[in-house]
Amino acid sequence: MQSMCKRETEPHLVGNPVYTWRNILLGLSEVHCLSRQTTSETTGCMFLNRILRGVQSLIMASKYNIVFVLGGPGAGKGTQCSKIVDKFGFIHLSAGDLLREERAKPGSEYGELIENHIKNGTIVPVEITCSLLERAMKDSGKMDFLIDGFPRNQNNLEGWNKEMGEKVNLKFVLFFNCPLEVCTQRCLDRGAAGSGRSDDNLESLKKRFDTYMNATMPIIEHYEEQDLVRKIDATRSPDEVFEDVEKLFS
Ligand SMILES: Nc1ncnc2c1ncn2[C@@H]1O[C@H](COP(=O)(O)OP(=O)(O)OP(=O)(O)O)[C@@H](O)[C@H]1O
Ligand SMILES: Nc1ccn([C@H]2C[C@H](O)[C@@H](COP(=O)(O)O)O2)c(=O)n1
Repeated sequence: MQSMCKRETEPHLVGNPVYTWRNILLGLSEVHCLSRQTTSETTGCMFLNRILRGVQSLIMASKYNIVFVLGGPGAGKGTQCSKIVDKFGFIHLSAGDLLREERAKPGSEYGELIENHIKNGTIVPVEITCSLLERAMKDSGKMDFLIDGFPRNQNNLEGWNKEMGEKVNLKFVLFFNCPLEVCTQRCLDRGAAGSGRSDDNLESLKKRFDTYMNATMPIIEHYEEQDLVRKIDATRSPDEVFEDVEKLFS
């Protein structure tokens, strides 16, 4: 029964896979010893509970931690994500950027389809976007991600839940709330400053806003019902917005 004295209980190690496995093995050996030395059901249950807690902690430690980042076109999602990356070390994955990269690959079988969706402000089928996101997550070798501009519609949500639901721990949804007029002006300014984006023009923006209101807002409402949405007033300056954002990560 010496192993009981050696049990590690440091809170900062909870979630660390090595620590968790060690406690599971210690718990198992204790149960094994107990079954030979005592018939006390209460003590046996106590150790089984510890093992279960260890298993739960191991499962959580092996999942990706993600924050979905949503808001209208030009609300400032990318701008705030780079500040979060600098201060809190998350990996920023923008669904739009990944799709633009895929579109630019010579010979990509999805290039044309992606371009049509981007120009029309409609949403690329989830199988493509989800596989780009999962690949980027795996390739990074990291566990904490900001997933920017996703899920944007019901198809995104369902496809993600099916493919990734069990592999991630969704911490919350960061929602940048910004009126359409402010968003429009920011995107037009971004276009005028040479973003090179084929959708920073009034015609595409109208379609993007339609998609945002009709397809993305219901997704935000879906997460609101689960109390997962953290709403930020995105109309202020980037630094002022970040003052609110950083409180959520501290
Ligand atoms: N708080 C802010 N105040 C003024 N301008 C901002 C603010 N945040 C971002 N911008 C500017 O607005 C433009 C859009 O910002 P950003 O690219 O971060 O938005 P986004 O939500 O990621 O857009 P999209 O969804 O279209 O990719 C950029 O030119 C950026 O510099
Ligand atoms: N989940 C997503 C995200 C983006 N797209 C396409 C369609 C968008 O208009 C475009 C630009 O995205 P942004 O950079 O503004 O986030 O990319 C998509 O189809 N699905």
